[in-house]
Amino acid sequence: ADLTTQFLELPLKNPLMNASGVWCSVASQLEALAESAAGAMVSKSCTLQPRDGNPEPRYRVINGERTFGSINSMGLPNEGFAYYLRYAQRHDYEQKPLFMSISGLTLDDNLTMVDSLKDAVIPALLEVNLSCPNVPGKSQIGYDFDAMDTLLAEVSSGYQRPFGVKLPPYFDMAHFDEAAEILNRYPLVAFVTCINSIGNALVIDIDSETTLIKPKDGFGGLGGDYVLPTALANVNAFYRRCPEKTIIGCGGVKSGTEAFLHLLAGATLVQIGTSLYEEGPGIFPRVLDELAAIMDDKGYKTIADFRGKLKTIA
Ligand SMILES: C=Cc1c(C(=O)O)[nH]c(=O)[nH]c1=O
Repeated sequence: ADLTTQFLELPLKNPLMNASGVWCSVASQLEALAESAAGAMVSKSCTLQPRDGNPEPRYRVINGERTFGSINSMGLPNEGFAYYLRYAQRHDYEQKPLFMSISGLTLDDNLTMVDSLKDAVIPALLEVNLSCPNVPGKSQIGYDFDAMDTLLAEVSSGYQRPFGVKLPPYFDMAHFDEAAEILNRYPLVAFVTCINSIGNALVIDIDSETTLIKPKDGFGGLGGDYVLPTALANVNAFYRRCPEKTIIGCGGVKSGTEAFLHLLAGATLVQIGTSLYEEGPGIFPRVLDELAAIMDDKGYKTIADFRGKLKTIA
C-alpha cells in the first residue's frame, strides 16, 4: 500500500502525526518527532509567556485489564511562544511539515503570537487551539461561538495566510451546524482538527475512593478508547459541513484500525495522543504497518481510494 498523501498541497510520506501536547513540549521531544516515522508533527500549544501548569498528578492512564484511555489536566504547561518559534526556525521542513499550536490566555496574546509567527516567514503551519479545557477559570473558546467568531476574524485579518483550528468535541447537531457556519465564513481557516480531549471528565479510583488527578477536584480531559466514536463523529460532521476545508482527525487512535476509520470518516491527517504518550514515537512505524496491512487486505492501493468514503445505510 502507498501511504503517501498531501496536506494543503504539501507532499507527506504518510498521514500520521502527534496530537499537540504529547511528546512535543521540549526540544528533545520535538527532535525525536522530527526523526520519527511520523509524516508531520505539531508542537505543544503555547502561551506568550512560559507556564508551569497545574500541580501533579495531572496526567494518568486509566487501566483495567488494559489501558482504556487517559485523563489530563496539565494546565497548559509550556516553554512559552519564543521557545517554540526558535525550534520552528531551525526545523528541517524538507524532512516533514511542522505545525505550531498556540493557545493564548487572551485574544491579545493570540494576536501577538500570530503577528510574530507571520513576521518569522517560516513554513510552519499555524493551529489555533480553541479547546483547552484545563486552565482554571478559563472557559474554552470552542464552546463560546461569539468569542470563536471574533477570534477567527482577528486572526484572519492579522495572519492573512492559511491556518487551522483545534476544536473541542461537539455533541449536538445544532452545535455542528453553528460551528461549521462560523468556520465557513473564514476562507483562511484551511484546516480543522477534531477533536481535543472530552473536557471535564472525572476518573475515580475505587480502592482509595479518590480522584486520579489533582487539579480541579479531579476533573480533566479524557482521551483514548473512550473518545473514538465522538472523534469519528466530529471528523465526519465537519467533513460533511466544510467541503472547502481539510480535516485532521484526533482521538482514540492506537492502531491501524482507528487510523483507517478516521481516514474513512474524512480525515486527511491523523493525530495520536494517549497511545503516543504511553508507547513513544515507536508507535508510528507500528501503526503505519497496520494501516498498510488493512489497505492491502481491502485492495486499496492509495489513501485516496477510500478517504472520506464512509458508507451510510440506505
Ligand atoms: C492546551 C491545553 C490542553 C491541555 C492542557 O495543557 O491541560 N490538555 C488537553 O487535553 N487539551 C488541551 O488543549
